[in-house]
Amino acid sequence: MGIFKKLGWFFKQQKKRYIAGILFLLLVDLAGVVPPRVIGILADLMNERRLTTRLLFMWVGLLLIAAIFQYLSRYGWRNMIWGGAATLERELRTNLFSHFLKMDETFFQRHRTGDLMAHATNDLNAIQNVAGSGILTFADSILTGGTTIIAMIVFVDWRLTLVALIPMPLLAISARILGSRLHQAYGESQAAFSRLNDKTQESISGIKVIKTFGQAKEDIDDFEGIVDRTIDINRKVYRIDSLFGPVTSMIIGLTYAVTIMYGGWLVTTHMITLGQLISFVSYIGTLVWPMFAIGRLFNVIERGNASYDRVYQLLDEKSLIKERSHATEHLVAGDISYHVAAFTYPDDEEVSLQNIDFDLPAGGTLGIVGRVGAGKTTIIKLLLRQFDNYEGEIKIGGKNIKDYTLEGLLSSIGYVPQDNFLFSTSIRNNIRFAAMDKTQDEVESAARQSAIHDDILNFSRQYDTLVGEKGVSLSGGQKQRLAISRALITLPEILILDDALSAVDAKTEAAILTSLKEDRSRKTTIISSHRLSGVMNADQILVVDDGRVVERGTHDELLALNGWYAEMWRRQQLAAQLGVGGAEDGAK
Ligand SMILES: Nc1ncnc2c1ncn2[C@@H]1O[C@H](COP(=O)(O)OP(=O)(O)OP(=O)(O)O)[C@@H](O)[C@H]1O
Repeated sequence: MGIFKKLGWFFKQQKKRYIAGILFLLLVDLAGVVPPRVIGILADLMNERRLTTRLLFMWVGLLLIAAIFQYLSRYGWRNMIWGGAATLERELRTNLFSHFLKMDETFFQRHRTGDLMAHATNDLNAIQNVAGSGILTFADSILTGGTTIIAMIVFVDWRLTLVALIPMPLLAISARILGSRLHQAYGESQAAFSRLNDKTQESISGIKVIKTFGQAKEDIDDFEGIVDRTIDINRKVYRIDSLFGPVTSMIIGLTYAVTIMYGGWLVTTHMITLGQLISFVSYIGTLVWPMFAIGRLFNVIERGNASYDRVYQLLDEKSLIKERSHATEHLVAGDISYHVAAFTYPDDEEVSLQNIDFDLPAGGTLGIVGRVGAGKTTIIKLLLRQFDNYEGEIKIGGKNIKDYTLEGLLSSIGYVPQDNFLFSTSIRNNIRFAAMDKTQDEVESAARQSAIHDDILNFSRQYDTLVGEKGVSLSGGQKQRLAISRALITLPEILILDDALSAVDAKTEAAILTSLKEDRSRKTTIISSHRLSGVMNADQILVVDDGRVVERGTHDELLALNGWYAEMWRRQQLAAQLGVGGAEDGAK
């Protein structure tokens, strides 16, 4: 029953709704004791040959009224209790989803996507079941059980009631034993479902790679193995679950047997009438539901409890990024002062960044270059506050970035990552993803700046063209340019292109960079790139190696330095002249 306590905050919040629901349930149950009694009375009247047409109509009329009353009250409780469950589901789903959005990168490294999906679907359903069928079963088994037992005592005989109830504790005991076994099996089933989810997601995402490498059969075998194991575990759940029915039926059968024997004796000794025995047997029929319900209740509660603990374990996880209480919302200017003495990734031992220092005035452009794994993206991640655990200070607009709200900081930065993601919606909505109120003119202007407008006009539905699984397939370069327009449309104070032009040809890259220079003259830009032509016009270029700045200066200064940059520039120029697309490889 711990889950009811855990959900106490919700029941308190929805007190009126649940009280009304339970009152309606009570009305249903009160109306429910009428038919068995009426049938008993009619049986006695028939037995004694006293049944007149008037009496028949009167009793049948009462049956009809009881039925209408039950119908209306049922409508009432369903509305109240299921409505409450839906509210809980909505609240938990929203909490969980906004929690996911707040969490940092390490959270998503710790939890697999399949697990998170299982929590957001199965676990929330199991908790919602507690607030719906759990509460219903709990209240109804007490109310139906209580009203029926009272009716048995008042309308029939207290001794017969007592005897008929003897097998009841057996039910509670069996429900308890089966319930705890089910709890354990259900935990295993959840874990198996998560593994299946992970595997499905991985196989679908990697389907092209799987096919290209001819690994389809191996993947299907692997998938089938996981499906078989999941089915085995679920069979175990169903085996235990399906024991509830037969056990309950056996106990009910026992109750009938005891009733007929002892009740028959009471009738023959004239302690009760035949009609009363008929009513009694009918009341036992009414008790069947609460008996089953208790079995089901344990089931729902065990599942809900396990799911609640799992979901709250997730919700209790704190993001490494903490907002300060006095954090300001708005960023006024895009000048950056970046001084990081050292940064190590959480759970990592090696220092990833050391002594990274630069000052970039608003309107300036910074280029970051270096070999693969040098630390370019890591420098950017700290600027985006994906990690806070570094030694040093990063300021934007003269203020420590930790003194802005995350939302305030990030909404002023347009970030285009290496691997961008497009949503399954129209090109227009993908571009104005962060600002749905932008007009068609603004969308087009962003698309022109990133040199994708003409490509879009070539699609049959132009800006209405769908992208993603159900839409057109875009080339890598088109995807990158679309992602750049998405960042540009918000007119960010700071634009960060993290190797975001790698799939775009040199000529288009030059066109984009020129238009950025013209249109964003007073705004700050950071470009990380393998292709040095992408940063050659920057006001300042950092060459990073092994997490440190090894060279710095303008393009001309770096060429004069004759170090890594100059060597790489010569190689990339040569490759370009030879028409080899190996510029990127050269940098590696
Ligand atoms: N989440 C992480 N946890 C631990 N180490 C990480 C994490 N992300 C990156 N690293 C490590 O930090 C170092 C720098 O990586 P980073 O992605 O910043 O390099 P990069 O210069 O951007 O490389 P690329 O050109 O391939 O994008 C690498 O050694 C990488 O393995």
